[in-house]
Parts: sequence; structure tokens; C-alpha cells
Amino acid sequence: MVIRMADVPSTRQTWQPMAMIDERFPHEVHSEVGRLRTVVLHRPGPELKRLTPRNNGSLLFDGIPWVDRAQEEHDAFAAALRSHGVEVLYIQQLLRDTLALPDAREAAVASALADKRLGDTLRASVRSYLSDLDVDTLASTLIAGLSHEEIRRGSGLVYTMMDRHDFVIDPLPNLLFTRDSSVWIGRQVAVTSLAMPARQRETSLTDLIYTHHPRFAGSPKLYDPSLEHLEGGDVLLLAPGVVAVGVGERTTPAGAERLARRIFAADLAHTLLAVPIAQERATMHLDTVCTMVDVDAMVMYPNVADTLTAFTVRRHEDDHIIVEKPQPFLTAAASAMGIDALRLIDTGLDPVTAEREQWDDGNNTLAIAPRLCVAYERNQETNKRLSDAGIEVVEIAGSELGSGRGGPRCMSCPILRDAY
Ligand SMILES: NC(=O)NCCC[C@H](N)C(=O)O
Repeated sequence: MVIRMADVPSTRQTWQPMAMIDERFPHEVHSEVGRLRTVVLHRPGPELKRLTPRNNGSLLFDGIPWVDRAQEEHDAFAAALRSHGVEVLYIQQLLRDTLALPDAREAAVASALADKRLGDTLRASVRSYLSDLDVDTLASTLIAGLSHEEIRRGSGLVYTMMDRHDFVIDPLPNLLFTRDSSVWIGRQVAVTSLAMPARQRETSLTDLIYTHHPRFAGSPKLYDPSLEHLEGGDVLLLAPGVVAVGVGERTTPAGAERLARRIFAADLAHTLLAVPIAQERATMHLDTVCTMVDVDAMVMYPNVADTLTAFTVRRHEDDHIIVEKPQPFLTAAASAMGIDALRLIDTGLDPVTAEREQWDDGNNTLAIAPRLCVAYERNQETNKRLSDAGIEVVEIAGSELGSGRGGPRCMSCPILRDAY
């Protein structure tokens, strides 16, 4: 699909898909709600078994999940998507395919060994350990991590001074939230720059897959992990040509500005809305506060609905951008989208219920199509209000999955959606 700026009335610019599916680049996303065709998930595995009460805080989980049940919940999520015609790709399978290529394997090992805490002697032992692994085991080790006691070989000061439960390769329990480590805008993939140390190695895996896997090799890259912090959960494609970016605990103003320059230069959008969000765990990403459920409608945490603002950023000449004064978010969004109003689904919740359901990712829905979304079943009040407003809700269990503080949108990276 080629996106082209159409002739536009006054200052408003609209963007129109000109043709569908280019064989060379079969992955393409221009909105939050176009019918979902292909999505990347990660089925949680042994990396979750690394969580203990001593490390769950630094590994960004609010509890210790029951892993078997989390897997059942995740399988049900994937089944719900498949039953609506969505192709589900798993990160671990993509990683296995990728590691079968010698250059990719070498790059993956080099990136795991780059950890400065290892030191030369232990690094050599870890290299030797990894070189003995078959592709499947290497893929699972890069995700589940490797502890001192598992390596069973080593010498030198670092190895000797480590506790046997310390990690020589850190586990990646948050890989579950595939939304954050990459985001597709148009036909380009932004491999993001994750802010929290516990998550930074995730992008070495997504970058590896998008660089080497035959299904993705050659796809244009829009962003890379060496750039300013930017996380996929903060990026909402409100409409073709309009990208909202939350700026808060994770994505920095510099990350939003860099993305604006890149998407303008690549003609992927005409407007970026930078949306300040509270720098708190409960609102770590924009998609924890609001998600699109129709081409012109959102569900939003009621406690911020009246105060959320946006700085409209537009392309000027060459590499210059224009930043407008902040406006109420809904006003700025409707104006950029070229519609009269962006409808808020009125969840009408009292502040306490709203706060509880926001914490449990009630606003973090994944649209399968306009007016059809996946949501956690536990957020009964929010889901009821969505149904009352004509949004069909596919409910999934999330009692264990939710302990990482992420919902259906966080757990999914759409790579192909239809235009609408
Ligand atoms: N988009 C999202 O909101 N993703 C959820 C990420 C949860 C993860 N435990 C984190 O703190 O990064």
C-alpha cells in the first residue's frame, strides 16, 4: 500500500491508501483498528519461572505468576485471535528460524556477551557454553536467561564472586509484551529503544529477527535501539497519517521528536501528537490510559479524560518541525484526524472503580476490527460500557498474565492490518 497526501482543504491533510500489499513488503499497519491480519505474540515460558519476590520489582512484575496458568491464558488469547482469522506468529519460533542462519547466530551471541558485567574470563565461558547449544536451546536460553549454577563452567573473579542464582544472561519476562519492543508504521518497522534496563535486551532479539528472518529481511527500518527512548506501548496510530506518542515514564520528548522527524521524512504521517502522561507505574505507556476501539472512538481512563493534552507536531520544510501550543488531547486528535470529534466511550465509572480497572488494563484493548476488540474479562464494568456502546468485546482471562501489568494490546504487535 502506498500512502499519499491527497489534495486537502485548508490546513488539514488527509492520507489515503492507494493500493494494497506490495509483495516485497507484505507487512503494513496504518491504524489501530483496521482488520487485524497478522500479529506477533510471545507465549510466556521459563523466563517467568525466574521471577522471585527478590527480583520481581526490578524485572517489572507486580507479583509472581503461576506459569502454567499464564500459558493457558495466553493460549486462549491466541486462539481467540485465530478464531477471528488472525495469523499468529510467535517470537520464539521466529527467533529459532533466525538463529539457524550463521550470521544471525553470531550476532545474537555477540549481543548476549556484550554485557559489561561479565568480564573477559566469564565471557569466554559463556561463549563456549552458547556455542554448544542447538538452535532451539539457544533461542530459549536467550529468552529465559542463564544462571551461574546452570553454566557449570567458569573461573576468574566474576564467576567466583557470583551467587549461584545470579544471572550471566538476564531473563526477559517482559518479552510477553511484544507491543513495546517494535512497532510497525506503514511498511516500516521501528525497533524501539526501551527505557528500563530489565527490558533493553528484548530489542536485540526483535532487531535480529527483523534484520535476518527471511520473512522480514529487507523491510525498511524506521528506528533503532541506539536512539532516544521510545516504547511501542506509547505509540498509537490514531488514523492513517496521525500518530499519537505518550511521553512519560518510558518515552522521552527526545524520542517523540526523533520519531516525528523519521516518520515525516519517510512520508508515513503528517502529524504527531506528543501526549504528556504521568510518570507513574500505573500509566507507564499511553496504551494503559486509552486505546482505539473504532475508527473514531476510544476507550479512555475517565480520571484523565478531562486533563489529557497534546502538543501537535507537524512537518515544516526540510528537517524542520513545527510544535503547536498544547490543546486538549481529544480536540488535537480530531483536528489531526480530519473528523468533527473523536468519540470517547463513556465508561461512566466512579473514580475508584475506574482506578481499579485501569490498573488491571481495562483500557488496554486490542482491536481486531472496528467495533470489535479483545479485553480482559476481569474489567467487567468497563467491558459492559463498551458493549452498551456497540463495541463487541472478546473477553479473555488474565489473572496471571496481568501480573506483569499489561493487557491484550501490550501483548500483541500487529504487523498487518487492512486499510479502512
Ligand atoms: N504497552 C504496555 O503497557 N506494556 C506493558 C509492559 C509491562 C511491563 N511489565 C513493563 O513494566 O514494561
